[in-house]
Amino acid sequence: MANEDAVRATNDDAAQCKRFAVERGYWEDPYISLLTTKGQARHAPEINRGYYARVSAMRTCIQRFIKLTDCKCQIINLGAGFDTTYWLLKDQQLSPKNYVEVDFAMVTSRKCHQIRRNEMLLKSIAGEDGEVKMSKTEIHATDYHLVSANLRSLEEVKGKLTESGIDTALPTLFVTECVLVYVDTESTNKVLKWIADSFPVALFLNYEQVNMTDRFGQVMIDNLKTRDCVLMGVEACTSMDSQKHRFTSQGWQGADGMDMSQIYKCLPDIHRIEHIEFMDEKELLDQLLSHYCIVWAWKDPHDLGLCDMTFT
Ligand SMILES: C[S@@+](CC[C@H](N)C(=O)[O-])C[C@H]1O[C@@H](n2cnc3c(N)ncnc32)[C@H](O)[C@@H]1O
Repeated sequence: MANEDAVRATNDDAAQCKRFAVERGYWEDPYISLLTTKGQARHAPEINRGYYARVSAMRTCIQRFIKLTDCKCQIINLGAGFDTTYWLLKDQQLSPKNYVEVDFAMVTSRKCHQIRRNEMLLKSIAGEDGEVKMSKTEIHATDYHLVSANLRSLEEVKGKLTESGIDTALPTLFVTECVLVYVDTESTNKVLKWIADSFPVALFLNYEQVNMTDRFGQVMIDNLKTRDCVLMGVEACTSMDSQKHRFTSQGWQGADGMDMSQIYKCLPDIHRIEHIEFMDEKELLDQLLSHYCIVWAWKDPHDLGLCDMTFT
């Protein structure tokens, strides 16, 4: 139980870091401050730049998928935490037909609470027909569903996705951002295999740790352990090969990826964000970026181009 509490708390860390970087001007997100309270901590420039790279690269991939499918698609974010992508896509008129967010009930209940009390968040969800069904931990609206499930139980996940009106015939994007590393490999494999077996056209975007067998990786594992947070899925984060293999071994057509130090160099807005704050620890940023990656895996029988990813 202590581990689950600690895993859930990683959402607060991520949301606070994102809010801080947004307030410093790294990227725009009018919604993150509606879902979090203002934290006390100041974050170092390398952390802010790392989060900028993470958010910017993930946004690029998600928007690309939606454009490739002409919005005739659905998005399922597993371990979504306080992610704000649904609202940002609405503002850009890039909404998929259906958007589902899954997390532990203790996280979804807090998100439900914030959505309920914020007109700006609620308005987008309600849409034109205004129909929104809300319980303490879940929301079901026309094109938005926030549901509670433990990713370690495939049956629970399947049930909640069915309740959310998922259509397996639609091109589907699955997103996991810093999530699978907290889930044991066996449970993750079951989820990945079920998706590969059930969704004929699918893209999976996974942002998380890589190159975790060196000293830096060990320090990260030890630090988290002191906070009772065990990285149960770290085995797949050994290398880029192990990250890709976990998809291809579970029936995906192909998988590719880049570590964040490669992706960082391709991002279009780097010149601007490097002028926001002075940073003298350049090696620290390089080290940090080389321990995270984005891996994408696809099932693309009609050659939509799901395998080609560019970050520029
Ligand atoms: C580091 S946070 C990332 C949140 C969000 N994806 C982001 O990047 O801002 C990890 C999230 O995964 C969720 N999570 C981890 N293990 C999970 C599980 N077994 N079932 C459901 N959610 C899980 C946590 O509750 C948390 O919200």
